[in-house]
Amino acid sequence: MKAIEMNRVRKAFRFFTLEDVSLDLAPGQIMGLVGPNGAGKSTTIRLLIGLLAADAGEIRLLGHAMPREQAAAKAQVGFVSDDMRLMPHATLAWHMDFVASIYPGWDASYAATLLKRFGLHAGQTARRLSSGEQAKALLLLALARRPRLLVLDEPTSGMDPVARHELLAEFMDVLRDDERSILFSSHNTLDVERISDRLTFIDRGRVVASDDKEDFLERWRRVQLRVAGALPDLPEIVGCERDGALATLTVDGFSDDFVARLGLPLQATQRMSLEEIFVATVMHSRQTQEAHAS
Ligand SMILES: Nc1ncnc2c1ncn2[C@@H]1O[C@H](COP(=O)(O)OP(=O)(O)OP(=O)(O)O)[C@@H](O)[C@H]1O
Repeated sequence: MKAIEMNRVRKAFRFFTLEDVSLDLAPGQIMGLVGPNGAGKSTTIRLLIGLLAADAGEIRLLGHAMPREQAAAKAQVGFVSDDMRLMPHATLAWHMDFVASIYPGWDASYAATLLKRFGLHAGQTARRLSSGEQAKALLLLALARRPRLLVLDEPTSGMDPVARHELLAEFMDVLRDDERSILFSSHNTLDVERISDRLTFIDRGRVVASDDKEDFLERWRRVQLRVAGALPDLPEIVGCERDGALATLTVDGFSDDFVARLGLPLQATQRMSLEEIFVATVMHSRQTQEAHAS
Protein backbone atom coordinates (compact mmCIF):
# COMPACT_ATOMS: atom_id res chain seq x y z
CA MET A 1 0.00 0.00 0.00
CA LYS A 2 1.26 3.49 -0.88
CA ALA A 3 1.35 6.27 1.72
CA ILE A 4 0.15 8.72 -0.92
CA GLU A 5 -1.47 8.26 -4.30
CA MET A 6 -2.74 11.08 -6.49
CA ASN A 7 -3.93 10.20 -9.92
CA ARG A 8 -4.72 12.84 -12.56
CA VAL A 9 -6.09 15.31 -10.03
CA ARG A 10 -7.58 18.58 -11.20
CA LYS A 11 -8.75 21.62 -9.29
CA ALA A 12 -9.78 24.87 -10.98
CA PHE A 13 -9.92 28.24 -9.24
CA ARG A 14 -10.92 31.46 -10.98
CA PHE A 15 -7.37 32.42 -11.99
CA PHE A 16 -5.47 29.17 -11.50
CA THR A 17 -5.88 25.51 -12.38
CA LEU A 18 -4.04 22.58 -10.91
CA GLU A 19 -4.01 20.16 -13.82
CA ASP A 20 -3.41 16.44 -14.14
CA VAL A 21 -1.39 16.05 -10.94
CA SER A 22 -0.20 12.50 -10.28
CA LEU A 23 2.24 11.49 -7.59
CA ASP A 24 2.89 8.60 -5.25
CA LEU A 25 4.96 7.93 -2.19
CA ALA A 26 5.91 4.56 -0.73
CA PRO A 27 5.96 3.94 3.05
CA GLY A 28 9.27 4.86 4.68
CA GLN A 29 10.10 7.60 2.19
CA ILE A 30 10.38 11.38 2.27
CA MET A 31 9.10 13.38 -0.68
CA GLY A 32 9.98 17.02 -1.24
CA LEU A 33 7.39 19.02 -3.17
CA VAL A 34 9.26 21.92 -4.73
CA GLY A 35 7.92 24.79 -6.79
CA PRO A 36 8.08 28.55 -7.29
CA ASN A 37 5.58 30.90 -5.58
CA GLY A 38 2.03 30.20 -6.65
CA ALA A 39 2.97 26.89 -8.34
CA GLY A 40 0.22 24.95 -6.57
CA LYS A 41 2.11 23.24 -3.72
CA SER A 42 -0.33 24.24 -0.96
CA THR A 43 -3.30 23.47 -3.20
CA THR A 44 -1.89 19.98 -3.86
CA ILE A 45 -1.40 19.43 -0.12
CA ARG A 46 -4.86 20.76 0.76
CA LEU A 47 -6.43 18.41 -1.78
CA LEU A 48 -4.39 15.54 -0.43
CA ILE A 49 -5.53 15.93 3.15
CA GLY A 50 -9.16 16.64 2.28
CA LEU A 51 -9.27 20.38 2.98
CA LEU A 52 -10.29 20.90 -0.65
CA ALA A 53 -12.36 18.70 -2.93
CA ALA A 54 -10.87 17.88 -6.35
CA ASP A 55 -12.85 18.51 -9.56
CA ALA A 56 -11.46 15.30 -11.07
CA GLY A 57 -9.00 12.50 -10.35
CA GLU A 58 -8.38 10.11 -7.46
CA ILE A 59 -6.63 10.64 -4.15
CA ARG A 60 -5.71 7.96 -1.61
CA LEU A 61 -4.07 8.65 1.70
CA LEU A 62 -2.70 5.56 3.48
CA GLY A 63 -5.05 3.53 1.28
CA HIS A 64 -8.14 5.61 2.18
CA ALA A 65 -10.07 7.28 -0.64
CA MET A 66 -10.17 11.04 -0.09
CA PRO A 67 -12.21 12.95 0.84
CA ARG A 68 -14.79 10.16 1.45
CA GLU A 69 -12.72 8.24 4.03
CA GLN A 70 -10.93 11.21 5.49
CA ALA A 71 -11.87 10.51 9.12
CA ALA A 72 -10.02 7.17 9.02
CA ALA A 73 -7.07 8.66 7.17
CA LYS A 74 -6.66 11.74 9.36
CA ALA A 75 -6.31 9.68 12.53
CA GLN A 76 -2.96 8.53 11.12
CA VAL A 77 -1.82 11.71 9.40
CA GLY A 78 -0.06 14.66 11.01
CA PHE A 79 -0.51 17.92 9.11
CA VAL A 80 1.24 21.23 9.72
CA SER A 81 1.11 24.32 7.53
CA ASP A 82 2.67 27.73 8.02
CA ASP A 83 -0.72 29.40 8.36
CA MET A 84 -1.71 27.32 11.43
CA ARG A 85 -1.81 29.09 14.78
CA LEU A 86 -1.70 27.90 18.37
CA MET A 87 -4.29 29.16 20.91
CA PRO A 88 -2.62 32.45 21.89
CA HIS A 89 -3.45 32.43 25.62
CA ALA A 90 -2.82 28.73 26.25
CA THR A 91 0.48 27.15 27.28
CA LEU A 92 2.36 24.48 25.38
CA ALA A 93 1.41 22.02 28.17
CA TRP A 94 -2.27 22.78 27.49
CA HIS A 95 -1.77 22.16 23.76
CA MET A 96 0.03 18.89 24.43
CA ASP A 97 -2.73 17.68 26.79
CA PHE A 98 -5.32 18.68 24.24
CA VAL A 99 -3.70 16.76 21.37
CA ALA A 100 -3.02 13.77 23.68
CA SER A 101 -6.73 13.66 24.60
CA ILE A 102 -7.71 13.34 20.92
CA TYR A 103 -5.01 11.03 19.56
CA PRO A 104 -4.38 7.71 21.34
CA GLY A 105 -0.94 7.40 19.70
CA TRP A 106 0.39 10.44 21.64
CA ASP A 107 3.88 9.67 22.96
CA ALA A 108 4.45 11.79 26.09
CA SER A 109 8.09 10.87 26.57
CA TYR A 110 8.88 11.68 22.90
CA ALA A 111 7.05 15.02 23.37
CA ALA A 112 9.30 15.75 26.39
CA THR A 113 12.39 14.87 24.34
CA LEU A 114 11.27 17.15 21.51
CA LEU A 115 10.58 20.02 23.93
CA LYS A 116 14.20 19.84 25.06
CA ARG A 117 15.59 19.35 21.59
CA PHE A 118 13.66 22.33 20.22
CA GLY A 119 14.54 24.53 23.24
CA LEU A 120 10.87 24.95 24.27
CA HIS A 121 9.23 24.86 27.72
CA ALA A 122 5.83 23.36 28.57
CA GLY A 123 4.89 26.44 30.64
CA GLN A 124 5.37 28.89 27.76
CA THR A 125 2.28 30.74 26.54
CA ALA A 126 1.77 30.48 22.78
CA ARG A 127 1.52 34.21 22.13
CA ARG A 128 4.91 34.76 23.78
CA LEU A 129 6.65 32.40 21.35
CA SER A 130 8.62 33.77 18.41
CA SER A 131 7.41 32.75 14.95
CA GLY A 132 10.16 30.11 14.63
CA GLU A 133 9.26 28.73 18.09
CA GLN A 134 5.57 28.59 17.12
CA ALA A 135 6.53 26.59 14.04
CA LYS A 136 8.60 24.20 16.16
CA ALA A 137 5.74 23.84 18.68
CA LEU A 138 3.29 22.94 15.90
CA LEU A 139 5.71 20.36 14.56
CA LEU A 140 6.21 18.93 18.04
CA LEU A 141 2.45 18.49 18.39
CA ALA A 142 2.32 16.65 15.06
CA LEU A 143 5.48 14.54 15.58
CA ALA A 144 4.58 13.36 19.11
CA ARG A 145 1.36 11.84 17.78
CA ARG A 146 3.65 9.45 15.92
CA PRO A 147 1.51 9.58 12.77
CA ARG A 148 2.20 7.17 9.93
CA LEU A 149 2.32 10.06 7.50
CA LEU A 150 3.45 13.62 8.09
CA VAL A 151 2.27 16.24 5.60
CA LEU A 152 4.08 19.52 6.07
CA ASP A 153 3.49 22.71 4.10
CA GLU A 154 6.67 24.84 4.29
CA PRO A 155 7.75 23.38 7.65
CA THR A 156 11.02 25.31 7.88
CA SER A 157 9.78 28.75 6.87
CA GLY A 158 10.69 31.36 9.49
CA MET A 159 13.33 29.13 11.09
CA ASP A 160 16.98 30.00 11.55
CA PRO A 161 19.59 27.62 10.05
CA VAL A 162 20.27 25.85 13.37
CA ALA A 163 16.56 25.20 13.99
CA ARG A 164 16.18 23.98 10.39
CA HIS A 165 19.09 21.63 10.87
CA GLU A 166 17.57 20.19 14.08
CA LEU A 167 14.21 19.81 12.49
CA LEU A 168 15.53 17.99 9.45
CA ALA A 169 17.49 15.66 11.74
CA GLU A 170 14.23 14.98 13.56
CA PHE A 171 12.52 14.09 10.28
CA MET A 172 15.24 11.61 9.50
CA ASP A 173 14.75 10.12 12.97
CA VAL A 174 11.02 9.73 12.42
CA LEU A 175 11.81 7.60 9.41
CA ARG A 176 13.87 5.11 11.37
CA ASP A 177 10.61 3.25 11.61
CA ASP A 178 10.35 2.36 7.97
CA GLU A 179 6.55 2.37 7.85
CA ARG A 180 6.39 6.15 8.31
CA SER A 181 6.48 8.68 5.49
CA ILE A 182 6.77 12.43 5.05
CA LEU A 183 5.61 14.77 2.32
CA PHE A 184 6.86 18.33 2.68
CA SER A 185 6.79 21.38 0.50
CA SER A 186 9.63 23.85 0.41
CA HIS A 187 11.35 26.56 -1.57
CA ASN A 188 14.60 25.60 0.05
CA THR A 189 16.29 23.16 -2.29
CA LEU A 190 19.14 22.61 0.20
CA ASP A 191 16.69 21.24 2.78
CA VAL A 192 15.04 19.15 0.13
CA GLU A 193 18.35 17.83 -1.18
CA ARG A 194 19.41 16.87 2.32
CA ILE A 195 16.52 14.69 3.37
CA SER A 196 14.30 13.70 0.45
CA ASP A 197 14.24 10.30 -1.21
CA ARG A 198 11.86 11.50 -3.88
CA LEU A 199 11.25 14.89 -5.46
CA THR A 200 8.31 16.37 -7.25
CA PHE A 201 8.80 19.66 -9.07
CA ILE A 202 5.64 21.62 -9.69
CA ASP A 203 5.18 24.76 -11.78
CA ARG A 204 2.10 26.69 -12.91
CA GLY A 205 -0.23 24.01 -11.61
CA ARG A 206 1.49 21.03 -13.25
CA VAL A 207 3.95 18.40 -12.13
CA VAL A 208 6.98 19.03 -14.33
CA ALA A 209 9.14 16.20 -12.96
CA SER A 210 8.87 13.54 -10.26
CA ASP A 211 11.60 11.04 -9.52
CA ASP A 212 14.04 9.60 -6.98
CA LYS A 213 16.52 12.23 -5.83
CA GLU A 214 19.47 10.07 -6.82
CA ASP A 215 18.06 9.64 -10.33
CA PHE A 216 17.75 13.42 -10.73
CA LEU A 217 21.32 13.96 -9.58
CA GLU A 218 22.57 11.12 -11.80
CA ARG A 219 20.75 12.22 -14.97
CA TRP A 220 21.55 15.91 -15.09
CA ARG A 221 24.92 17.31 -16.23
CA ARG A 222 26.51 20.50 -17.50
CA VAL A 223 28.69 19.57 -20.46
CA GLN A 224 31.33 21.74 -22.10
CA LEU A 225 32.63 21.11 -25.59
CA ARG A 226 34.01 22.83 -28.66
CA VAL A 227 31.88 22.70 -31.76
CA ALA A 228 32.33 24.52 -35.07
CA GLY A 229 28.84 24.24 -36.65
CA ALA A 230 25.40 23.24 -35.45
CA LEU A 231 24.93 20.83 -32.56
CA PRO A 232 23.11 17.54 -33.16
CA ASP A 233 19.44 17.88 -32.26
CA LEU A 234 19.19 15.50 -29.29
CA PRO A 235 16.18 15.44 -26.91
CA GLU A 236 18.47 15.23 -23.84
CA ILE A 237 19.87 18.72 -24.56
CA VAL A 238 17.53 21.07 -22.70
CA GLY A 239 19.73 24.15 -22.72
CA CYS A 240 22.72 25.50 -24.64
CA GLU A 241 24.87 28.58 -24.16
CA ARG A 242 27.45 29.36 -26.81
CA ASP A 243 30.50 31.56 -26.68
CA GLY A 244 32.06 31.26 -30.13
CA ALA A 245 33.07 27.63 -30.57
CA LEU A 246 32.66 26.87 -26.86
CA ALA A 247 29.26 25.39 -25.99
CA THR A 248 27.87 24.68 -22.51
CA LEU A 249 25.01 22.22 -22.63
CA THR A 250 22.47 21.41 -19.94
CA VAL A 251 21.66 17.74 -20.31
CA ASP A 252 18.75 15.77 -18.85
CA GLY A 253 19.56 12.10 -19.50
CA PHE A 254 23.34 12.01 -19.54
CA SER A 255 24.63 8.52 -20.41
CA ASP A 256 27.29 6.77 -22.50
CA ASP A 257 24.67 6.42 -25.20
CA PHE A 258 24.05 10.19 -25.18
CA VAL A 259 27.79 10.87 -25.52
CA ALA A 260 27.99 8.40 -28.43
CA ARG A 261 25.05 10.05 -30.24
CA LEU A 262 26.50 13.50 -29.61
CA GLY A 263 29.63 12.30 -31.39
CA LEU A 264 31.84 15.19 -30.20
CA PRO A 265 34.73 15.14 -27.72
CA LEU A 266 33.69 16.56 -24.32
CA GLN A 267 35.95 19.06 -22.57
CA ALA A 268 34.32 18.85 -19.15
CA THR A 269 31.23 17.46 -17.45
CA GLN A 270 29.86 18.63 -14.13
CA ARG A 271 27.11 17.35 -11.89
CA MET A 272 24.40 19.87 -11.09
CA SER A 273 22.99 20.88 -7.72
CA LEU A 274 19.35 20.23 -7.05
CA GLU A 275 18.70 23.97 -7.23
CA GLU A 276 20.23 24.10 -10.73
CA ILE A 277 18.25 21.02 -11.76
CA PHE A 278 15.03 22.53 -10.41
CA VAL A 279 15.55 25.84 -12.25
CA ALA A 280 16.53 24.07 -15.50
CA THR A 281 13.48 21.76 -15.29
CA VAL A 282 11.08 24.66 -14.73
CA MET A 283 12.64 26.82 -17.48
CA HIS A 284 12.58 23.94 -19.95
CA SER A 285 8.99 23.07 -19.14
CA ARG A 286 7.94 26.73 -19.64
CA GLN A 287 9.78 26.95 -22.98
CA THR A 288 8.14 23.72 -24.17
CA GLN A 289 4.67 24.96 -23.13
CA GLU A 290 5.23 28.33 -24.82
CA ALA A 291 6.44 26.62 -28.00
CA HIS A 292 3.29 24.45 -28.07
CA ALA A 293 1.07 27.46 -27.43
CA SER A 294 2.48 29.56 -30.30
N1 LIG B 1 -9.23 29.16 -2.49
C1 LIG B 1 -8.68 29.72 -3.55
N2 LIG B 1 -9.42 30.43 -4.42
C2 LIG B 1 -8.87 30.98 -5.52
N3 LIG B 1 -7.58 30.88 -5.87
C3 LIG B 1 -6.79 30.17 -5.04
C4 LIG B 1 -7.28 29.55 -3.84
N4 LIG B 1 -6.26 28.92 -3.24
C5 LIG B 1 -5.18 29.11 -4.01
N5 LIG B 1 -5.49 29.86 -5.08
C6 LIG B 1 -4.56 30.26 -6.16
O1 LIG B 1 -3.87 29.10 -6.61
C7 LIG B 1 -2.53 29.40 -6.96
C8 LIG B 1 -1.59 28.42 -6.29
O2 LIG B 1 -1.58 28.68 -4.89
P1 LIG B 1 -0.79 27.75 -3.86
O3 LIG B 1 -1.00 28.35 -2.51
O4 LIG B 1 -1.19 26.35 -4.07
O5 LIG B 1 0.72 27.95 -4.34
P2 LIG B 1 2.10 27.57 -3.63
O6 LIG B 1 2.89 26.79 -4.62
O7 LIG B 1 1.85 26.93 -2.31
O8 LIG B 1 2.74 29.02 -3.46
P3 LIG B 1 3.71 29.66 -2.36
O9 LIG B 1 5.04 29.02 -2.52
O10 LIG B 1 3.75 31.10 -2.78
O11 LIG B 1 3.08 29.45 -1.01
C9 LIG B 1 -2.31 30.86 -6.58
O12 LIG B 1 -2.35 31.63 -7.75
C10 LIG B 1 -3.47 31.18 -5.67
O13 LIG B 1 -3.86 32.53 -5.81
